Amino acid sequence: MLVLLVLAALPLIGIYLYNKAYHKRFVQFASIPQLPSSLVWGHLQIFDAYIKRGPRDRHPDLVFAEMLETLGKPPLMFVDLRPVNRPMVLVTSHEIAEQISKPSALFPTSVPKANLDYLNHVIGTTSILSAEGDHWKHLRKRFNPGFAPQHLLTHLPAILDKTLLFVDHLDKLARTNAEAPMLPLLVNLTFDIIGVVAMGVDLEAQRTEGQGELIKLFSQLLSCYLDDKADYPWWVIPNVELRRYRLGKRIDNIIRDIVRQKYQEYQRTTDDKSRSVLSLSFQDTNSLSPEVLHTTSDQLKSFLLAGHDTTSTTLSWVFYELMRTPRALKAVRDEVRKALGPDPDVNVIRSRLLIGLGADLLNKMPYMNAVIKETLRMHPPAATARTSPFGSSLTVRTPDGRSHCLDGTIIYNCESMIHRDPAIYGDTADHFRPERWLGDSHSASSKVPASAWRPFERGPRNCIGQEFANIEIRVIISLVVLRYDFIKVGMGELDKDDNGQPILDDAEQFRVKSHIYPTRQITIKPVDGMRMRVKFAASKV
Ligand code: HEM
Repeated sequence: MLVLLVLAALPLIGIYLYNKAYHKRFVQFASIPQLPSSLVWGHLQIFDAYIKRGPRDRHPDLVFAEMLETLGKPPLMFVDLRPVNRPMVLVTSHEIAEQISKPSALFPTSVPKANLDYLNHVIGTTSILSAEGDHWKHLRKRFNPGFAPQHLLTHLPAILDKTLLFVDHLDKLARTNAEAPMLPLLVNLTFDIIGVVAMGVDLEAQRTEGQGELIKLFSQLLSCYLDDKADYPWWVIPNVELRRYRLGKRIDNIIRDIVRQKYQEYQRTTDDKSRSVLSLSFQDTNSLSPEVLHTTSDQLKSFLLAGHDTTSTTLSWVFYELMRTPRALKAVRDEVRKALGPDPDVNVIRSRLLIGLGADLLNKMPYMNAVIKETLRMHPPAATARTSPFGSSLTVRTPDGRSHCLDGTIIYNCESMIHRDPAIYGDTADHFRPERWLGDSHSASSKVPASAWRPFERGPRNCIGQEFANIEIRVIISLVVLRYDFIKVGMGELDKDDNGQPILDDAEQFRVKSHIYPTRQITIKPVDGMRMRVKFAASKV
């Protein structure tokens, strides 16, 4: 009897499951533009087919861009990655991105972050990067004073000292004419700087021999996130996950030792306390309880990651774009000479910046600012992924006035596409044009809505370190731009005419033999680590 009942129920169960799957695949998000989906695979197969159309290691943003092109570039695109991941909604319109990042009655600190558990071995479980609600508010309030504009210039000596070590490395490369990827050198430089800013510790990342243990372990750990399976669940990549766990544990132990030692120093100091991330973490604590030790260690790891990763990538693209754009290189050099003097000697520039005029001098370089802004527009190294819990009824409105419910999806504000929207940036959207950011209130830049440039994201969860990054990048450019010429080798190498001269294209940039593309390494990085040759600039020789 029972067997008969079960047999009778089977078709009903089958019909129920089919209807459920059909609804999820073809009905639930049908209002959002998307490529054809399949009942079994959703968009997994078609996504894979698009990946295969180009270099497999190109960043998913490039693959999404090609998919969007097929759909006629709508402001939203639905990509159903179930069962491998949650379904995703890609946002390419700045107006919709703004609806996600701004506070609302439904989400007072903006739409919650997507799950970052896969990064727990790097940033810990209580990180400011992944925290939500009151825990996040408490952390942000605690660290904000460390990033107040008046305070940031106190870091100038540390930035300058560490940049001089970087210059030593570049001098060696220039003397030997060796090629090297710039990114690892810039990673070491920015890691050294954030070590001082966050913890008041010299991490010795730039030592050629006997590099600091922490950066060695950090690099090894980050290299466990290099492929497209970076955020798969642990049971899909158990060996990688075990390696991440072991390295993460060793890093955590070192950081905890630093926290213990610094806590003792902190208690002994009676005068003005520093505003490093570490000192701010100790404020109002009576003892170094296991909980304080745990959260402090997590925040330090988070700042070490966020404070070096995107800044170094941005600098590598600045070197590249300046190399390709002779008018921009000339304008930046003229500006630096005017503000800091014609001597490319780094010690002279250092003294000029240190004699109390740092802020003034840096602010006198609007073209350099425009170069940085344009580099971040063309090559945004990060983005934000959010998620709206099931049943929360998060609805966004598209420019055509239609509403879409995004519950249960990962919402990805895709800066690389928002920043190249021709509706905002016109027919030069794909060209490097720092000039677009210069000029008075009637100029083109004033017509770009603030929300259409968002490399640091916007709203309450925007980047706490953005002003610091800006100062750091400006100082580093000031120290190296007169001294060296950077020459790309391999991908992105300049094309030459019969006389061996580079050729200008219509956008007034030098033509390249092949384009260098970005890849995914937690954030977005140039695929070859920005391989370059460094030469002393003519003015230096
Ligand atoms: C060019 C350099 C940088 C870029 C493009 C950048 C970009 C971003 C972006 C897009 C976010 C939002 C991430 C998300 O929503 O998941 C973010 C958050 C954050 N960034 Fe940056 N960042 C840069 C430099 C820095 C630096 C130098 C620091 C530290 C000194 C820093 C610390 C942080 C922190 C702690 C957060 C989390 C803020 C919060 O949720 O309250 N960043 N950054």
